[in-house]
Amino acid sequence: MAAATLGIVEALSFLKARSEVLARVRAARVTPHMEFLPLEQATGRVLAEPAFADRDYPPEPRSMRDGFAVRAADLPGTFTIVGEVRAGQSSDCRVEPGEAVEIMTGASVPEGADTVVMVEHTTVAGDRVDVPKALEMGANVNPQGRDAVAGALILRPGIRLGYAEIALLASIGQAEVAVYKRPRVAILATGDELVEVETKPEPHQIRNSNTWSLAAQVIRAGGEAVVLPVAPDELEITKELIANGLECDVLLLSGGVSAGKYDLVETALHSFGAEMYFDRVLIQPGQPCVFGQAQGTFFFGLPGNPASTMVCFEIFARAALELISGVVEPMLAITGAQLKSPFRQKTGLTRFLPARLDEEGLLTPIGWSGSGDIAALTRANAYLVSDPEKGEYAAGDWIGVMAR
Ligand SMILES: Nc1nc2c(c(=O)[nH]1)N[C@H]1C(S)=C(S)[C@@H](COP(=O)(O)OP(=O)(O)OC[C@H]3O[C@@H](n4cnc5c(N)ncnc54)[C@H](O)[C@@H]3O)O[C@H]1N2
Ligand code: MOO
Repeated sequence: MAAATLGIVEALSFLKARSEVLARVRAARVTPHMEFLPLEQATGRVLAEPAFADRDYPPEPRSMRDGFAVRAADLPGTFTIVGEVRAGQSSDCRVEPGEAVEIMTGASVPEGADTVVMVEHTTVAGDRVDVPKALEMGANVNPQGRDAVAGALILRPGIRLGYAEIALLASIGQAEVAVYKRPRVAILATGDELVEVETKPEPHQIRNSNTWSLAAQVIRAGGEAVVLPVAPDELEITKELIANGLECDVLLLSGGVSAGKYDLVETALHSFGAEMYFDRVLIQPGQPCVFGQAQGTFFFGLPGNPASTMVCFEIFARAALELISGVVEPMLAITGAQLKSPFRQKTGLTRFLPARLDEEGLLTPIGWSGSGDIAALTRANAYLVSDPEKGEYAAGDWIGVMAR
């Protein structure tokens, strides 16, 4: 059903539509329930409680290089080597004027010393070491508490746990982590032409693939996919399935949102008192994308063409899902790359087209037959993201790129 029929706002630019999603979901957001997981199972989950430094980091001044610990005031000069300290060894030696202690990377700097000279910048002869150049006091030493002081907040809730966050949690001794529970995301594919994956389709039928791509995208975004049976183009059954879907944290529908006579998704949603925030975005693929809320659950009516479903999920639905998962700042990473070949488009829409980013970092659009061409997408490792106002790009021009 077209926007005009529903009296909905004019089509939004891609960025405005995304801002609308972020603003609406943020405004309605409640803190998700949490659960505790062993650290090794927490990757990709969203931190639910703040993490604090359990002691100073580093707990003692640490050498950042293999070399000799000395007093900067004595440099340059020749020093007597009075001992050695290795990482993992507690040092009981003291560095007096004119003395040096041989030190390894990661070892605590002995008392009295304030600077480390890299071994490459010294000449050793017996128990003497010569350092020909001066150094600033503190060079090659990471002072106590520089990374974090005991009690400092080092991770805020709402951050997704990647490898750096996992390392930080490990370093502060958190073998168990409080994370938010995953949101449940209902997936409802619609259309009389659809059969399930196990079924051999008749010539007028196709297998339902959108449920599968969406389930994969939901899982990758940190949600739990709740797959509903395919809804035929029949209003009552569609309504029943939508009612089930609205019990989840987010409802994703695919198909039935364009202008077709049997495109009844929006009609079915209205029977639940749905509020529609947009139902057309200036993008391709995915122009007839719908976003709204019914009975307290946000839903997306994703256009049925497979690439449209995938792109709309990535740029709109993922942000909503992440906010509902407790992520504070959902990110959409669109960067730039130079085109390997020219690219032309009709202006007016931001295009998200299958493309390949090669080893030299150059981007080549991949030919496709349209937004039903799933095979083309599998040959792509990125989406080209065009400027809607620019009709022609030459080879070497910069263009947007989003990883697939
Ligand atoms: N007169 C107009 N026709 C169309 C318009 C329009 O504005 N005016 N928009 C076009 C665009 S753009 C898109 S995208 C599609 C979106 O249509 P729907 O969301 O209504 O989707 P369907 O008509 O149900 O299906 C479109 C296409 O995708 C295939 N499909 C649907 N569901 C699945 C699934 N679960 N797995 C795999 N493939 C699926 C379906 O068979 C159709 O080929 O509308 C254009 N038309
Ligand atoms: O938005 Mo549609 O994707 O161009 O087929």
